[in-house]
Amino acid sequence: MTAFVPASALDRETVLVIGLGLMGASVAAGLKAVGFGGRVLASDRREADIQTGLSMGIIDGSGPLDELIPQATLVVIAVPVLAIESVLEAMAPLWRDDLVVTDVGSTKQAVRQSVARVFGYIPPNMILGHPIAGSERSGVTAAQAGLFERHKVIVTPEADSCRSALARVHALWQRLGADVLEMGVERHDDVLARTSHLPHLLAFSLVDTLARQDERLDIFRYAAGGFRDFTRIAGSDPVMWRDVFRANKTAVLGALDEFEQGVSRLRQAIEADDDDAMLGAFSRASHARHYFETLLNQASYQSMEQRNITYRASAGGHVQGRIRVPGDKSMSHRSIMLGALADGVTEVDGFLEGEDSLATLQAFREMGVVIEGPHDGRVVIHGVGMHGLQAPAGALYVGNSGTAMRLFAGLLAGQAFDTELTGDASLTRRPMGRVVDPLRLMGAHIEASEGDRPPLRIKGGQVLQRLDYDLPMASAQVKSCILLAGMYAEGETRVREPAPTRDHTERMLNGFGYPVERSGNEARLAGGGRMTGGPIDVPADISSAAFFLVAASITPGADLVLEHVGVNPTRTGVIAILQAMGADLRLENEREVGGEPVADIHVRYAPLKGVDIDPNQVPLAIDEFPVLFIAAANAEGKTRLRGAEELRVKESDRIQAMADGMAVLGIEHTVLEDGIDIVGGQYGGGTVDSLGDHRIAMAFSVAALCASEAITIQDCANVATSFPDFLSLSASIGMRVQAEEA
Ligand SMILES: O=C(O)C1=C[C@@H](OP(=O)(O)O)[C@@H](O)[C@H](O)C1
Ligand SMILES: C=C(OP(=O)(O)O)C(=O)O
Repeated sequence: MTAFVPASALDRETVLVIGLGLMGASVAAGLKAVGFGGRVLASDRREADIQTGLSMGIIDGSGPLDELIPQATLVVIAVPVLAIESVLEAMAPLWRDDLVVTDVGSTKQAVRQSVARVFGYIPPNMILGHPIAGSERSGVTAAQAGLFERHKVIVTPEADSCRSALARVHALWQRLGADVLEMGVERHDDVLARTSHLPHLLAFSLVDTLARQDERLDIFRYAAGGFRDFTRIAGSDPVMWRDVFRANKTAVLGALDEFEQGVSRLRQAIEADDDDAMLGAFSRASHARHYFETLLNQASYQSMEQRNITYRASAGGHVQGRIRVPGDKSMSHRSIMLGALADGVTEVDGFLEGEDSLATLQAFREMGVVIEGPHDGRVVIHGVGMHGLQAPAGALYVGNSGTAMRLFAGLLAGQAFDTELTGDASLTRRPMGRVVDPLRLMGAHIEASEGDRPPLRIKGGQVLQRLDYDLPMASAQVKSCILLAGMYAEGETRVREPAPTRDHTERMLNGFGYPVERSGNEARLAGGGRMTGGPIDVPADISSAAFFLVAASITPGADLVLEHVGVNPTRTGVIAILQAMGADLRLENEREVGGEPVADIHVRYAPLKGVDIDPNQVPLAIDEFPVLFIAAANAEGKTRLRGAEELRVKESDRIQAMADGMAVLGIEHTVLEDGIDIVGGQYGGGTVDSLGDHRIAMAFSVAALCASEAITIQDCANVATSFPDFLSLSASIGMRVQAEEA
């Protein structure tokens, strides 16, 4: 842990900036702009720059180093990397233990070597650093007071660095508005070689190459935005960059080798008119660039860094209008998986652009599948056939998605290459024995963590055998996992389920020409078949619609139409349960789209009554229970749920998570191992925890419609896994839920 330094302690420092170029002058200007109470001194070998700094009012004094250092408490060395050693030599006789010294050099191993050469070791009060901020302009007059604001500063402390010196360096950068992070010097140089030094090298090289050509004036005259965007950094300080490339030679040459290979692959693709190779590289790059953008904007998609979002749901509100909720999550996952393994092109409409299904899409890109989009729910998958996937470079990260991990396990068990499946903290707690056990029976080699939890390491090149299997629990994920592995197994695989579960895998396989037979509770398929891609229309997700079905059912005066909702009979438990409670739900405009039944659902307010939920409906409404509990809390009398122990192994223990929140609101209930009793009535507000579970977060948002006080719901970032537009759609029908980021 870095020692804590209160912001005001910085005001007691006398900061000495050595080198009044862009970086040093921006530190000085920034300190002045934020009202720093201490003194800012500067030294520079160009006296004119010192005079400019004084006249700009960004420094308070200057003089020879041997006069300045005894006055200083915090020194920022801001000279080019290769000049740092001579500055350190000049400082060495004046070095004190209570001085804190840092630098801003863009490479760190070379600076550490300089320090070691001068002192024979790394003094614990020397904390190397590098602000990832800059400008193509240079010199004191280019100083920008806000240069470091919202930028990252990397500090690279040693194991024996002085903790309070480190804390004072953190305090300096934080005061200038930067985010400070720590890493080792080697890692720093490697990361920077790829993300900063290589792009600068390419920009210098491109402009230099073009500028040498005779018709250069014309070329520059016609140069469009692409040239301008790509080459802006070629205007940077040549001396500084010469030093950077000298100092970080090895890492830069490594990055350049990788780049040359990439360019030569593209060259070959262009020469050979290889559209797939070009589209593959461009779509991967375009996707990665958008991903980078979301990181820059601190959006959460796949950032692996959990954002802290709180919902504030005001009490009351209306439910009126006509809306279409986003695409079905289960079908979106499967459309990518089957489309990737099919021959030919699969065009998907209505794809859910939520984090779970985007993680699946990204995983296939990492296995070499060219996927265009998503753009407004449209995705085009260039299938590679049953054996066309390629080994990914690293672990496949599937975020929060149980469906992805379990279906992938089946599909990857039959591949020729090894893979590793990882996920976020919630997924890492979920049981995988339910898929690992049957896959091992088929001959798969899978290692899991203790208690059969993720990550899963799957060995490729195994010969899989057919399986005849009675599912121990009603789970479409396990059924689908076995069927997907069965496509790679010898012989006919049969799976029997204890109760019907969603059958999207079976329907979509049949739709792609891979025969799956069904009789009674058994699904069967023979290994070794093939699929042909085709169009897929993903209807709106009934699991997302469920929040509004309940919202309208409990809000007096509500009248709402949910358009184009998937009403596959293995998914409509929520409709049956709400109707049994007395809800006014009507299916309109019923039709079949791409092998799946679809309807508009018209729902109006109607008083609800408590019921004993039919156990047969449980697997058919498995994801809808959190919001059905809210329906029960608004119904007259008691609602009893049994046989729902599966709810305890979802993104959270959904029985307990809902019970804890309902206790806060004052909703009477009794928790059982496999269910819950809920007594409807008036309830209040308060702060509840969604435990990072999207469906808990959305269920309590709906609860606020009938609460007497506002409900604050913590940890809601994961709503983006299944329902990215939840807040705007809720607002459009009159609900009053707002997000706040901590
Ligand atoms: O197959 C699927 O797409 C899903 C199956 C269900 O899980 P189980 O199979 O674990 O019941 C469901 O909860 C999940 O959201 C999606
Ligand atoms: C349980 C769910 O999803 P998964 O199992 O895919 O994480 C869900 O969306 O409610």
